[in-house]
Amino acid sequence: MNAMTLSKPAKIPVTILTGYLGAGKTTLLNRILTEKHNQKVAVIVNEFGEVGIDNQLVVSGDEEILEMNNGCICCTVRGDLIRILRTLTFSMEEGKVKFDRVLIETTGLADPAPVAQTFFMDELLSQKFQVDSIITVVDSKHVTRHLDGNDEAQEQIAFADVLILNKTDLVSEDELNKLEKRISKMNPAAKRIQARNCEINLNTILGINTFDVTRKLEIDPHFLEDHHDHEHDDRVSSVAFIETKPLDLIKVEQWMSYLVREKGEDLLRYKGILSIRGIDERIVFQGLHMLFSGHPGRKWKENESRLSELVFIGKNLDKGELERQFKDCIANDPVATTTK
Ligand SMILES: Nc1nc2c(ncn2[C@@H]2O[C@H](COP(=O)(O)OP(=O)(O)OP(=O)(O)O)[C@@H](O)[C@H]2O)c(=O)[nH]1
Repeated sequence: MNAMTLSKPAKIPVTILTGYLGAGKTTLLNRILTEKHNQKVAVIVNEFGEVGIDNQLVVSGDEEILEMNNGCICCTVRGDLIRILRTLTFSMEEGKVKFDRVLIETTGLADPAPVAQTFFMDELLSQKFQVDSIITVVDSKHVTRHLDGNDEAQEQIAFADVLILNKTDLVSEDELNKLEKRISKMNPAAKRIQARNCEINLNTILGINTFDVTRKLEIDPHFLEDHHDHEHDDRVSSVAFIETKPLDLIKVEQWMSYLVREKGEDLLRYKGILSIRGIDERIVFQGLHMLFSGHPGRKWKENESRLSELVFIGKNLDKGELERQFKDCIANDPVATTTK
């Protein structure tokens, strides 16, 4: 891809990256972090789940990557967000860190409005930062199912400045046209971009300064009031497991096939990094609804403890049952796991 140059405004631009579970936010984030654009990005990642998997899937460079895992950014951890941003500001002023732009990846269940609101309500932050745009990644395959009866997915689309209709490879042209129509009715002002694996020209999403408070107030007249009545669908929960003993690949595959077949509808998102007996690479495991994939990632490092970490986000999750099934995947013969 071509290198691009972006002019440097006085306030630090903030991009808020939203999109329902599994839509492709981390894919886009990695693109932003790997493509040359002469800007140093401070990234704040918020995950819904007790174990942070995303930070392990984000490409590492010399960027500041700050995690917020103890709740959803739009509810319980807004205080943390303010603290992180203030600390970043002070560190920058003391010359300890340097960054030109902030990017916040919210959880798939976050309402972006209160996140954007933070930059108007907090005096220091409003002096230092300016919301550049809210980018919402849309999973073209699953969004229809998420939109029906799901407030978060609707709010993310309604509040966006840019909508990336991602995963175009998984839908027909006809389905995509229908989706474009439905989404443009929900948010006619947003720019829409179709993409596969979030392959887009970054100039179309960064430094565009499209965030407009007046328009946000039209969508949500209470946008600038200091309260937040966002309620998450309380049928949706997350469970996370960590296991130090290596797992058996065949058992994991059998378990996943069973889950996809029997629980796929309710499994909104599941992902993890697995330690598999006899395999020297970390197995990166990703799924949403009936789609799941597992592939070898980087090799385990010599001094790294080999762990399997797995997060499920879904409706009606039975933690006890999932835990039993997970434990059943532990390899019988741990001796065969030692590295060569
Ligand atoms: N087929 C297809 N898969 C995609 C595309 N974009 C992303 N994916 C896959 O979709 C899965 C989810 O992508 P992520 O980028 O992790 O999505 P996310 O929105 O960050 O997910 P959460 O943080 O869990 O909400 C991964 O397995 C990606 O490889 C696409 O355009 N087409």
